[in-house]
Amino acid sequence: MSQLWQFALIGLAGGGAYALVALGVVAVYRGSGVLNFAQGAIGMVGSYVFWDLHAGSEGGAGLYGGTTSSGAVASLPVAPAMLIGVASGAVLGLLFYLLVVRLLRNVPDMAKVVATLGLMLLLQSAVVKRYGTESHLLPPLFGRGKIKILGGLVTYDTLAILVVTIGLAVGLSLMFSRTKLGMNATALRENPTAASGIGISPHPTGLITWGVGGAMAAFAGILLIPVIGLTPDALTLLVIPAMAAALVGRFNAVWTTVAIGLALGVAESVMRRYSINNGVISSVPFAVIIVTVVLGGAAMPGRGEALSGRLPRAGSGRLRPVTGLVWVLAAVAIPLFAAPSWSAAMTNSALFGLLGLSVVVVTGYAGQISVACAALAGFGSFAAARASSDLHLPFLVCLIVGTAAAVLLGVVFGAPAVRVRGVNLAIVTLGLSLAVENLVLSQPKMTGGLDGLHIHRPNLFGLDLSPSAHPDRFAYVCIAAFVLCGLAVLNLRRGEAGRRLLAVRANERGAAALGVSVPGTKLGAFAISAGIAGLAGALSAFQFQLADFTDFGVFRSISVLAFTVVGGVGFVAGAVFAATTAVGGVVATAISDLLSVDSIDAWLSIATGLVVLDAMVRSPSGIVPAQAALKDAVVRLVARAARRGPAPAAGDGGHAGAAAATAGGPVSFEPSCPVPAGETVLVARDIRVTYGTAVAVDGVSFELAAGRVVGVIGPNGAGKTSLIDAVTGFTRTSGGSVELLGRDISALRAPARARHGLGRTFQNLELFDDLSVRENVLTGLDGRGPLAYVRDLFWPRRGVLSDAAAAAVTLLGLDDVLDTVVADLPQGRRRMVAIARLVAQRPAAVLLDEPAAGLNGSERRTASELFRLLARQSGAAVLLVEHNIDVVAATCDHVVVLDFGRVIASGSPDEVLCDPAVRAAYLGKLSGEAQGEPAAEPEPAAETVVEAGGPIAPVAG
Ligand SMILES: Nc1ncnc2c1ncn2[C@@H]1O[C@H](COP(=O)(O)OP(=O)(O)OP(=O)(O)O)[C@@H](O)[C@H]1O
Repeated sequence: MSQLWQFALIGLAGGGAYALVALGVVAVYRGSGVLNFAQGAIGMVGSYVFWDLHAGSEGGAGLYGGTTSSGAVASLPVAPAMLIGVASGAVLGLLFYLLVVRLLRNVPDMAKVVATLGLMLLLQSAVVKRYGTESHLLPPLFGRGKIKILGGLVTYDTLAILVVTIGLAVGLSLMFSRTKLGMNATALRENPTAASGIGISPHPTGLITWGVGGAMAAFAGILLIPVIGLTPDALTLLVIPAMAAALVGRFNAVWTTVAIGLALGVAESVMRRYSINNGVISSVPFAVIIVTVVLGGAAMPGRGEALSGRLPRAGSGRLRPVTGLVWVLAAVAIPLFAAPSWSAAMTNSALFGLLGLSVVVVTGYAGQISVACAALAGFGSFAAARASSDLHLPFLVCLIVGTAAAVLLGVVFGAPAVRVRGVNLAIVTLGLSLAVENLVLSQPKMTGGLDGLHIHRPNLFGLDLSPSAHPDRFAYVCIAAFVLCGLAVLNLRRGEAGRRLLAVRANERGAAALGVSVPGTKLGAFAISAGIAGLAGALSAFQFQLADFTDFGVFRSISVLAFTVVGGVGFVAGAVFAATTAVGGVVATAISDLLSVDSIDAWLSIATGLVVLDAMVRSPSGIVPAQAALKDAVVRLVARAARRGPAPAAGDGGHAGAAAATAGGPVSFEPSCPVPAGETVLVARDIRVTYGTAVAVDGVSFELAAGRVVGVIGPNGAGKTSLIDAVTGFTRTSGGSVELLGRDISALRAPARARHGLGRTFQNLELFDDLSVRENVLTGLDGRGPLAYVRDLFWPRRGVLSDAAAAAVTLLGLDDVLDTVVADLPQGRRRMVAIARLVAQRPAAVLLDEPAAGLNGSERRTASELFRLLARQSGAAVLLVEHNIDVVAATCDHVVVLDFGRVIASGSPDEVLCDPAVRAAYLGKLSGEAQGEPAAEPEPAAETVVEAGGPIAPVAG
């Protein structure tokens, strides 16, 4: 027991350092909204500065490099060296804020993450270049003294770490809760627009927290040197346990973060006491991350929750044959005509490009920031190597085994990871990378120990492909794999699965409302991405006769992600760009040949970091889309000059289509409800929704019949949206049931309810902004089966608008903007897109949440007519939540009035709107508005007023 206690106390040193780095992560996140993956790397630089000043000069000219009068090399004492080391961490943090983060305010979250990953790469490779990778150990910094706690001994160094950690935790808590600076930071995080509106500048807090964060990281790193030694990798990767601790504290709770950091250190030390395998011990942070994600992640973001922020652009998936041909010819010609070293360069580039393609699928198309591609490739490589070495399986079969193994690993770890999104996923995959490395790739038992795994010479149909004997042939195999996978990824984008991926990436709630399984879609992306990475790994297993698994570390994953994002992560061309930049790839070989130097890989890594930072500041969506945008702008300019007149803005014109069609045009909605008009389609009984102790919906029941429109009205906060959310499965109910076409669907999740025929729109539309109108509507029509992820790779189902969808598009006046990206449309037309997407789904019951909000008078009349047509012609049962009384009166057969979550009246529009209780609860407010109080919504064309005791009458505006 006493030994266990002693190990626990020893663990406090490492735990304190984790807590310190994690506190820095929390401070920076709370102060600037950026998750700093370079926190460990900044600490590492501060530690090397300290070491160099204090001890490094022993071996020659260090940073200090002083000599005594006798000629012996002198070094700075601990205190001043530590001060300078900590200050250098602070300066690095400040510089990074001023030069990069400050300029990244309006870029996609992904660009911010990639920028900090770029900094991590830059610092790590610069330190490796300057100091090498060997480990340095120092004696305790604060002497060898110890104090006794409950019979166990604690070193002065450990004590110093604990005192500093607790002191800084107190300081940070006070700063964020008591100072103006801290309150400003909270205001900026919770509502940046409002905070900027009242003149709060983000820069003082950002600058201070980045400076403090850098200092804390450096301090942690320095204090850890006597405990774990000084190496570039170990200190840089301190960020993983730190992220685990900060994740549990939701990047906010200072004391939870400290407690988890300490607990991680103690747990690792106690596990050492029991001689548990080192790989298992270093995977503890990953286990913490996974458990946190499983327990704390939500399968779907809540209402109004920021989704993914702005996203990098995604390509259309169309192949430009001439460009493609030029690239392929160049790739084929190089091994044929250039020196043999170029065959190896092409192999390296093709394998790196394959990893880039895997990033395009998971990050570019599905919007999930993943830094696990190299780990997945490593696992594929391991499986293929064992298949060759142990089972003597043929080359092609080994490739299949490697690919399948990576898919399996991707799916197993993707399953919990689908519950998180955006930057949190970067943490999960970072942890996964380290776990695969520790548990598999660096375990001698797995990788054959000193003997290694002997790989058989690859051959295909009797043709020797061995890279040592025929480097050109092996290069061709890798190039062919890259080209085929590139074509498959393009196919995927153009097909049903691609639309599904982009829909989920753009708006998870919108996708779920169309019946798309959000976790299933992310898992599909993980599986495809893992398969491509696994193929790259399996191919690389055959590069050498003895399998080598040293090249699948987390820094490789980061380089791949960084360069693919720099190229354009939503484009296959982004992966082509990444391919050229591989270590030992074509650019590196070209420069080496040109400068006649052996290897420029170290410099290339440093350049990688710099290029990434520069690219994130200048073109966060990537070089390829930036060039395409430039080209489009030039083409538009030339076209405009040729026409000598202004080009019509996207979305103008054509809007009369809806009005014309509703005025008796030739098109109509197709029947979508399987039961005859008047029969019950949906029954909601005793629906109850609570948020904590607040009751938003309190036992509401209603029925919807085919072909009829039921209106739900009520003042703001009455519970209307909560009711729709509850019926459609978007919020958890605390009571009640929902029946659709006679089937109880209460236990089903939102996408399953949608697939059973329950359609809805949202107040804020939840459109897929970076898809075109056509693609938005097609997503409503597409199948939902998992087969699409395989079929579309080879044979993309591009999709055509069904007759019903085409009719809806015409009816809603969207024909002229079918291929316009939805983000470029004005609000009124965006509302029409939401309705077209819904109609394309052919639902039996439709729940419309304030569909006329933001429309002008004539648009509202058109919308009102549309809702009636929708009910009459498609036969759907419609529920309409609406604030605008004119729309309700003109559209609804029956009206239900809610107040404080309860039904206070129901009946025909005339009955309900004259009901005194309704007037008191809701309409009285309109009357008040008419008398001078501010109205919730301005009425440009006609106002609805309620006169005491009289009927409702629209008056001219
Ligand atoms: N996620 C949530 N957490 C806590 N309270 C919530 C949440 N969502 C809604 N509420 C509360 O529940 C009540 C009902 O809100 P709801 O948005 O459903 O009303 P509403 O009638 O749709 O309002 P509006 O007309 O303004 O859209 C309100 O008091 C609201 O503040």
